[in-house]
Amino acid sequence: MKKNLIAGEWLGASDVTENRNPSDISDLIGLYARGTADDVDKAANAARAALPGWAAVSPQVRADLLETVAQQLLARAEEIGTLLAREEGKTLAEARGETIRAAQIFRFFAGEALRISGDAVNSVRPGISVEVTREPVGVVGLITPWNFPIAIPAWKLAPALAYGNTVVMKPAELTPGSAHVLAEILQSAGVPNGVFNLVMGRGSVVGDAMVKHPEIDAISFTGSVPVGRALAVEAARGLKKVQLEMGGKNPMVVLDDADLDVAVEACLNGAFYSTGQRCTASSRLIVQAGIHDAFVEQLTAHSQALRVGNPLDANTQIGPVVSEGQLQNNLAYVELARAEGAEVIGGERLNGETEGYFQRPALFLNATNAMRSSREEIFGPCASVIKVEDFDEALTVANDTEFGLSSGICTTSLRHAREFRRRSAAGMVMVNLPTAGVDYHVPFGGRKGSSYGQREQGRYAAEFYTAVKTAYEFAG
Ligand SMILES: NC(=O)C1=CN([C@@H]2O[C@H](COP(=O)(O)OP(=O)(O)OC[C@H]3O[C@@H](n4cnc5c(N)ncnc54)[C@H](OP(=O)(O)O)[C@@H]3O)[C@@H](O)[C@H]2O)C=CC1
Ligand SMILES: O=C(O)CCC(=O)C(=O)O
Repeated sequence: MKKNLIAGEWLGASDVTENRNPSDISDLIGLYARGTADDVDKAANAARAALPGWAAVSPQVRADLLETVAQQLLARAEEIGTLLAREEGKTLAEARGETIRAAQIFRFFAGEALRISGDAVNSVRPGISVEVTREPVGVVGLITPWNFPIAIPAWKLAPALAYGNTVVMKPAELTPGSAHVLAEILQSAGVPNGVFNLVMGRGSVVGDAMVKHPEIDAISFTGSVPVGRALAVEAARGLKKVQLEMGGKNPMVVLDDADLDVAVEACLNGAFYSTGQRCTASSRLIVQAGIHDAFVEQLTAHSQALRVGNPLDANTQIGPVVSEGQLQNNLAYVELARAEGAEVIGGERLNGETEGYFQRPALFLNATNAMRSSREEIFGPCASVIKVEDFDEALTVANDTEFGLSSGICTTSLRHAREFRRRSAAGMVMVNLPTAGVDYHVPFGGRKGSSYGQREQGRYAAEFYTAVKTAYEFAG
């Protein structure tokens, strides 16, 4: 059994989760401890006890730890990437890339640990100096999803540790393996006991206990909208600081003046890579009438030719859906889109060489933005194609959503690109690029129903992971 890491000790559990490969369910990756509310209690108390020491340590110590983690991730990228592809289902190339991205995030925050700074300000009163500094928030709880099982833990954990916080982390039950390796790496890199605690287990048990625990000061969550909303309400009862990254229904606008090849490639990547299991996926393709038919013809041909299969096979472009439950969800949306009047291309369940959760990429042609299949996040390899007359209509449709994470436009018009960047109601805007696939050193997050609280990643992460103190001193 792979154990939880609590107060520097590996602790087993009476119950376990079977971590199985979604492209071959006979492949049991391992048994992982299923923690309890009692484990959360021990972890939170250990994190509380470790906080003063970690907050006070030289930033060089924190920087060195994060740099060591980065180096170990890089050295083991092939092995960890293979585990990640086995447990989550993205292709080996994507999984390796995600591991390297996690390493880069640790390296970035190793640097940030040394750059924590404040302000010295003249008081409006004579003889008084004012200093504004940043301190750790305290004990932070990190609740992470299955779709980026090492990058998302990394982009929460690295800033948390860099800024002097201590951590209780709960990865998704579907993909505990990558987070467990990260815990092993932190342990071998010398993280002090209690500074980092891993409690694997069910969200409704472990996650819930974290949100309610009085010793946890802040919660950073990535996952679904219903869980995120409920969690924020509960956390508010305890006056915890909260950061939520949730869903998207991200629009990609294709204008008549777009380079057709660029547009098809951006939409193919944005909608279907990583099996569409990205909150930044391009799930609404909003296409101007003049280019619509040529675009649809090419995107249909390319998307239906994507090779779906085992992610460890170098020829595979699209891996499996993560679970039977997620696949059933996707298939139900395919049927819904058909019932709503869209022309459905692909989307059926596929048989692989092994028993798994394979699905052909789906296009919902002649869709409207009013359809439920165009409004609700599916989180699978499905994209609606919505025809519009002009730029203004495209922009209106793009912004007509309860979400606001990422958006994109394919155009060769500088004016339209600039106008879209300015008026898009999204946290991240892409021009001639897929809506998914972001840099690791700049802010990540959205608006409206997609995100809540401060931005993640880059130096903006300091806003969530630090508390500001204003100190006044009378020099006499
Ligand atoms: N924005 C994004 O990046 C993601 C969005 N999603 C969306 O969510 C849908 C469902 O995916 P799913 O993985 O079930 O998402 P969830 O929101 O259920 O899971 C995200 C994390 O929250 C945990 N969790 C679940 N319930 C609670 C709770 N009551 N209190 C505290 N933590 C909890 C989960 O634990 P556990 O899973 O271990 O029970 C997991 O670690 C997807 O179809 C997609 O639409 C999903 C993943 C990522
Ligand atoms: O698009 C990306 O690079 C990140 C996507 C992401 O964070 C998510 O899907 O949760």
